Amino acid sequence: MSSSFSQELLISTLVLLVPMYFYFRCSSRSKNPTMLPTNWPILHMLPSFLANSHNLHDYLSIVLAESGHNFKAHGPVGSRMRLLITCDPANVRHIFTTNYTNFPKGAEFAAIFDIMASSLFTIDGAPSLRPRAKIQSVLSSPRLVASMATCCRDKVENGLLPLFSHLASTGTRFDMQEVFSRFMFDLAATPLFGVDPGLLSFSLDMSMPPMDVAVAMDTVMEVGFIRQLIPASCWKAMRRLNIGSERKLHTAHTVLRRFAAEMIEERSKITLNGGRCALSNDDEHEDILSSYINDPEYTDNDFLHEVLLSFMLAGRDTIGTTLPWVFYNLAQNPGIVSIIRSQLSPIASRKPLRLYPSAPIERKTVAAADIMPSGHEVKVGDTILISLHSMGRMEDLWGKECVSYNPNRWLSKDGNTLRYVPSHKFLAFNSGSRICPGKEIPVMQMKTVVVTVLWNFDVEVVEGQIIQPKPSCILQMKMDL
Ligand code: HEM
Repeated sequence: MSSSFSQELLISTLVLLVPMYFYFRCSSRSKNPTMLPTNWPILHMLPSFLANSHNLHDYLSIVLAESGHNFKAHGPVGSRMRLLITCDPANVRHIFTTNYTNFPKGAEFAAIFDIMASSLFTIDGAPSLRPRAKIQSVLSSPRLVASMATCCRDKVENGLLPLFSHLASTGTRFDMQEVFSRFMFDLAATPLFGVDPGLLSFSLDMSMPPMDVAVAMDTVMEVGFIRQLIPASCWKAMRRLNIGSERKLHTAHTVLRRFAAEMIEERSKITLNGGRCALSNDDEHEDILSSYINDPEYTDNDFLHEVLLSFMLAGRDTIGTTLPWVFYNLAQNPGIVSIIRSQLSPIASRKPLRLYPSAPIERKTVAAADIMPSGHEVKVGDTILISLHSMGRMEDLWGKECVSYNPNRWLSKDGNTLRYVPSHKFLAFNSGSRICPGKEIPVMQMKTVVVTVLWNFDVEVVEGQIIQPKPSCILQMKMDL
């Protein structure tokens, strides 16, 4: 065993066991009257964050409201965890636009999401320019966008509506998050690979295909969340030992790589046999994979897998996470449902992203020391966590009704136009030069789903349920009945 590994092991043991012991022993005696994390000697604020990790997004909203939108946190001595947690629009504009090059995602982010380490999601600066231009050109192809719209309508009509009709006619309660995970899995994979995995198909006894790949994608996001919460030395030691969450992640990576390889193979069989791609009815293949396979820069298989998986995560996780929250909000606001039914308003589908942004936290590092507009100093190597979830819930940004779902807040006074809200205040699709290049696609897909479902069904939340976000890098819904 190398000395650096022994050191990692020692730190991980210290970090996982000792803080919990001290936290629970001392928290009852704590004189800290606020919700702000207690700053313990040696372990600093880690115990508070670990103890609130099951509900971290809400916890951060409380901490940021109490501390005036910015909070400096420290991990255990020697862990090099120095964080500025913020939801301050002025800081966000500084990080994403004004001084953008000073705040890369950083090497640690690429390590945390190692399954897509070389994809656009984890790289910055000059190396990101070509991949971004490539994605932008792929996603702006009118043929692709048109076939994605057709594919979405088809999946809603022949997949989602029959499923909901069956569930409604049998009075079956169901897990909205699971249904939309399946739906979006098919809808993301079809334009990507030209093959429909058929996860939404069902038989009359309600058996549905296994979801192991979708579950593996969830694992990447859940373990990514844990990796951000604990010192890097700790999860790296666990990875070497292949224990706990790291063992689960290792299995998930295997499932995902196998899936990408199978889909590529499936796609080539279709091409070889002169078959038609599931995305379009003509012989010209419009799927995203074809445009990468034919590009000499993507001949390395591992690299291609990373790119494809990052596309799956971009397409499935974001919308699959947002839709259950949309219906959750609508089920509790019948007045808004009536307005949508009478006007088929597009606003409802996009705006829940203020309260429930599918990517609730953005992470940046500091390349050179800087002073933020809020006056906070940041040093080289510091991490900045931008809490989008908190930003949508700050009273001084959104008014007294900040936690209410009220799509009318986005309308101008006469109700005829959408009010302008800058992206550094409504960050759901990111801001500045790295704004989501696919953002028109989810808006189109979500409008199709919301309008069609509301036109055909009444949606109700099962009484007595506790509905919360899962502790993960994406804001999936967790239901406890
Ligand atoms: C509700 C739906 C969506 C939301 C809320 C969303 C939001 C975001 C956010 C916040 C980022 C920045 C991530 C980061 O830098 O850490 C991003 C990037 C990206 N999104 Fe989306 N997205 C959505 C749907 C989609 C879809 C459907 C696609 C593709 C078909 C897509 C493609 C991308 C790509 C390629 C990037 C990387 C851009 C870059 O790093 O330069 N997104 N998205």
